[in-house]
Amino acid sequence: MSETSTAQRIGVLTSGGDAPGMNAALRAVVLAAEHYGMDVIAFRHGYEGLLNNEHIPLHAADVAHVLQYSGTIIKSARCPRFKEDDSAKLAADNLNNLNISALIVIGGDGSFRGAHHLSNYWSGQIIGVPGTIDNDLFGTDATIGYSTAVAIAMDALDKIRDTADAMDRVFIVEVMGRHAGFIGLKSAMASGAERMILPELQKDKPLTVAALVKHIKRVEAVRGPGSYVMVLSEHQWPGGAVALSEQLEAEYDMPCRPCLLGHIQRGGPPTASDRVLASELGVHAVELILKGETGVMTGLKAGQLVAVPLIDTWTKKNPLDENLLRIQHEIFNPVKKPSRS
Ligand SMILES: Nc1ncnc2c1ncn2[C@@H]1O[C@H](COP(=O)(O)OP(=O)(O)O)[C@@H](O)[C@H]1O
Ligand SMILES: O=P(O)(O)OC[C@H]1O[C@](O)(COP(=O)(O)O)[C@@H](O)[C@@H]1O
Repeated sequence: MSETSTAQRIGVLTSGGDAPGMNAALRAVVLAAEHYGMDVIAFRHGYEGLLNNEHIPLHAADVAHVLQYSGTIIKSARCPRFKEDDSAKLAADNLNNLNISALIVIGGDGSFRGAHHLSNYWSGQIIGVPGTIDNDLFGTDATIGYSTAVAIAMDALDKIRDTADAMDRVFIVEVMGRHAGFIGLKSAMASGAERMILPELQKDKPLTVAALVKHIKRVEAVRGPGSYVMVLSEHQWPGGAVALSEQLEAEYDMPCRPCLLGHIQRGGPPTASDRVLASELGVHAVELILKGETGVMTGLKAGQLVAVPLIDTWTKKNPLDENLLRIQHEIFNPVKKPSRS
C-alpha cells in the first residue's frame, strides 16, 4: 500500500482468547477488502496493538496459506486497560491518525464490549466477527472455533473411553466454557458420556458428590462393571476435575481419574465447518462496511447471513438446545427415571 493511496483503509484485530478459524476469518477479510479496492491495516495483540500503535499492512500474499492453522497470525491478547475511557480515546486518536474509517473486531463478547466502548469515542464503522470456542454469542447459530473445540473434545473423550473401559474406571473430563455449556453438551453427546455438568444446569440442580456417586452406582447396577465418563465444564467445581476425582477416590473408594483438556481445545487444524464459517463471515464483515453498517456483528442464523446489534450479542443469550438436553437426560441416560405414563 503506498503512502499516497486513496483507497478506503480498514483496520482489523483479533482479541480475547484465540479461536480456531480466526486466521481463516482474517484471510477472508483481506481478500474481500482487496476485491473491493480497500487497504487493510492489522493491529497486533488485539486492543493492546491499537493502544500501542503496533500495526502492519496486510495483503493477499500475507494470508495466502493461513486458513489451515489455528491461533492468529496477528496475535491476540486480553487487554484489561481497554475498559478505561482514556484507552478508548487513545485508540480513537490512533485510528484517526492512520485514516482508518472502519474497524473489524474478531473476538468474543468481551471484545464486542470493547468495540462498543470504543464507539463512544470514535465515529468510524465497527463490525464484529464472532470468534470464540465458547459459542456464547447471541445472534449466530455458531461462533468461529466452536466446531473445532467440540471435535477436539470428542476425539479426546473417545480416547479416554478406551482406557476407562479397559480398567472399569470413572473419568472426569474437564472441558472449556467458563459461562456456557455448549462445548460440554455437544462433546458429551458426541462421545456418549454418561453424565455432563454444565454451567446452565448447575443453577437449578448444583452438583453434589453424593448425587454423582449415586448415579455412578446406579449405572453400574444397570450395566454391570464398566466405564463411566463424565464431562465437566470448567469452573463448576472447586478445584475442578482433579479435586472432584480425588474426593471420589478418598471418600467413596471409587477409582477415578481426571483429565483436563484445557488449551488443547484451541489448537490444531480448524474443522472444515469453522474454516467455511470464518470465510463467509469475514467476507460479510467487509460487505457490511460497504453497506454503511456499524455497531453490528456478522452472524449466520438458519443458513442466512445476519447483522446483529453488538449490544444484543452479550445482553441476550442463546439457550442450550432443549432437545439435546432432553435426549441426554431422558433417553441416553442409562438410569431410567420412572415413566410418566
Ligand atoms: N466492558 C469492556 N469495556 C472495554 N473493553 C472491554 C470490556 N470487556 C472486555 N473488553 C476488552 O476485550 C478484551 C477481550 O475480552 P475477553 O472477555 O477477555 O475475551 P472475549 O472477547 O473472547 O470474550 C479484553 O481484554 C478487553 O480489552
Ligand atoms: O486462554 P485463557 O486466557 O486462559 O482463557 C481461557 C478461557 O478462554 C476460552 O477458551 C475462550 O473464552 P473467550 O472467547 O471468552 O476468550 C474459555 O473457554 C476459557 O475459559
